[in-house]
Amino acid sequence: MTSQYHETMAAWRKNPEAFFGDVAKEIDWFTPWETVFDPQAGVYGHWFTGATCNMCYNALDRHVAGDRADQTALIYDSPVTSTKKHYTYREILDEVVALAAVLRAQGVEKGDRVIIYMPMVPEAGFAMLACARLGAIHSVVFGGFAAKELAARIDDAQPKVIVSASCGIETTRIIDYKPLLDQAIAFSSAKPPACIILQRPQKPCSLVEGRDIDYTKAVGEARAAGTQVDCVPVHAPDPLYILYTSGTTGKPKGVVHDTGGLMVMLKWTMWHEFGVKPGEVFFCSSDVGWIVGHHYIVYGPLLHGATSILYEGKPVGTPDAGAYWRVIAEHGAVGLFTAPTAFRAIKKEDPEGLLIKNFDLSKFRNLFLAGERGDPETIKWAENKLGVPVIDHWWQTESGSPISHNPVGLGMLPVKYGSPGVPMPGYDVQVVDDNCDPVEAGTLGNVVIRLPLPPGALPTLWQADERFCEAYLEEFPGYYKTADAGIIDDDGYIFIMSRTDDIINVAGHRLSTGAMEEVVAAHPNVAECAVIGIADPLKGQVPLGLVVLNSGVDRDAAEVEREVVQLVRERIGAVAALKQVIVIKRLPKTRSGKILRATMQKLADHQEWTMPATIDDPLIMDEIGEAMSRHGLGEGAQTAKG
Ligand SMILES: CCC(=O)SCCNC(=O)CCNC(=O)[C@H](O)C(C)(C)COP(=O)(O)OP(=O)(O)OC[C@H]1O[C@@H](n2cnc3c(N)ncnc32)[C@H](O)[C@@H]1OP(=O)(O)O
Repeated sequence: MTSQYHETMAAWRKNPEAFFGDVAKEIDWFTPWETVFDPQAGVYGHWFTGATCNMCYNALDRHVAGDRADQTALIYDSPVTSTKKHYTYREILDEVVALAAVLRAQGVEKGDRVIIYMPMVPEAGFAMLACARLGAIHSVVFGGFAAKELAARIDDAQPKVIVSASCGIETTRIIDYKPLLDQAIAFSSAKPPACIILQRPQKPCSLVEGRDIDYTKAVGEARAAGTQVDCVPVHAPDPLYILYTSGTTGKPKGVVHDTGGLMVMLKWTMWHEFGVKPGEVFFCSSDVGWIVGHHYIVYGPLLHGATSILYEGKPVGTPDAGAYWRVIAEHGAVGLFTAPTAFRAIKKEDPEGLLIKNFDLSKFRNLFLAGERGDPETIKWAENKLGVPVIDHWWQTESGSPISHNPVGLGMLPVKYGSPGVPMPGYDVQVVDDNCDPVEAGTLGNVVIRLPLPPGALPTLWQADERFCEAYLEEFPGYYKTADAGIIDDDGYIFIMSRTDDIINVAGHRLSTGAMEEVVAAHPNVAECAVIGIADPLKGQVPLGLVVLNSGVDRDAAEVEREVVQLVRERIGAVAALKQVIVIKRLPKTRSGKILRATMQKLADHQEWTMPATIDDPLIMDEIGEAMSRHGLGEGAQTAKG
């Protein structure tokens, strides 16, 4: 099949408003838009101004009113609880209406915030849809975050209700969610009046009298009472949700996504980019707490009338490295969307891919990888073992949809290993130097996107227009700063090489080393510290902490190192994956006091490095090299190359 990519891009470039106005016909609107894009609205403009709509209506009601009421909408597959359950569109609608009634009884109305802090259970998706039905704004918080992180999100979002669960299950380990929730509420200054708690049989929890409501009981009662809750019309630019992502400080950024533009973009991507037809089964193995889970477990497949798989398990260990193949075969998935880390974990356990042969993958057409750079070795291994196209694509929590892709629905373009493909309609991607001047093809620079961003991308940060401008719009006037450095080649393929800020990518999780440093510095024995991202064969990158102790502290270094690791786990959560901390004598700095993080990272990663001319004392690099060697890092990298 020849690709329609170039024609599609030409149509978009010729008239972006006509292009997206046409795409928007796939959505049912309560009232039509007055303007496809209004550059005067919001910070840099709003899409589909004047239109009213509802996400839940488009994801559920219209399919039930049409011919999909009895089609399976969601398959919950949980090897960790030995549960498999199919939900039809009608069944989900019933559940969502009842849950919306429960939320409304707690005073949740249009524009109110609801935090969802849940493991990978269908109720997490139902809660998102129930909020959408009411026009309330949800904010899902990933379960791997600790109480302090949850508290920061509660304080920022000021939710009327929190929907949570008694526990989650990480392979074989039970994670008590409820004590974390209680602690977070104790830490936060905004006290939500009500919490709706799903009691899981694996470990029920105690409920706080007068605040906590049993999810199952309340939803059951609302259903028995037959309480009807109609979809509340919202304006297309009204926020559907807030999703917090790491900022360069400990305060996370509340990325807002609107309602109308997002529906338009997600519906379009399901076929044109992911090649999924309505009625087919799609498996996105991310967590609902990430944007990938929001969009390709919940909203995208349901908007499209497809069947989505919500998988509570891991690529390995539940029970083995054949877990994904079992899910694909059993439910007839046509596509899998996962992170390269998952494939590296599978490859490590089953290097020959022998387990793949145990399953009938005849319906499986494409593997999609995102969340971190897809390394060519992993991509080639997957191609070779699975015999299907392996499509790396690049996007961000902020963009909401793939910025670059190899659009299977439009027809595959040739693959270039190491590149996450070509820009998608709506994204005018450029590479510029630090003065915002375009660089030549093939030259490394700052990857930026010419404004406006397409429908579905963030219009701002939650109640923080100024922070939004400062973080994304000010450095390169007229462009959105992706904070990624990369190259565009002569054929228009994008290559993403690194971040330009202190964000690192650990197993597809975006983490701020600055935020980790704030926690490490809080240890009473630590005088100063640096956290850097170093290469890891499984997770892509992992954080490494380097700490200098207060003078006079003569404690066992290993003991302090263990305490610092534990502190980060307690304050940020297991997701931070900070497992190695090294006590050193001094941090290398420039004469103006800037810590030389990049030089230490190169040393740890055995890369060539140059002694910075401005370093205040070159001997410090020898000390660091020796300390790293003692911890099994950076051997042989102690001599400066230059
Ligand atoms: C394109 C736009 C974007 O980038 S959106 C972000 C996309 N990223 C993703 O979808 C994430 C992809 N990664 C994954 O799904 C996982 O990392 C995979 C590959 C499955 C590996 O999982 P796992 O073995 O648990 O490693 P990990 O590094 O994720 O976990 C670190 C520690 O955190 C824990 N954890 C994980 N999830 C939870 C959770 N929901 N609740 C509580 N704890 C959680 C893990 O158990 C692990 O703990 P520990 O350190 O082993 O004790």
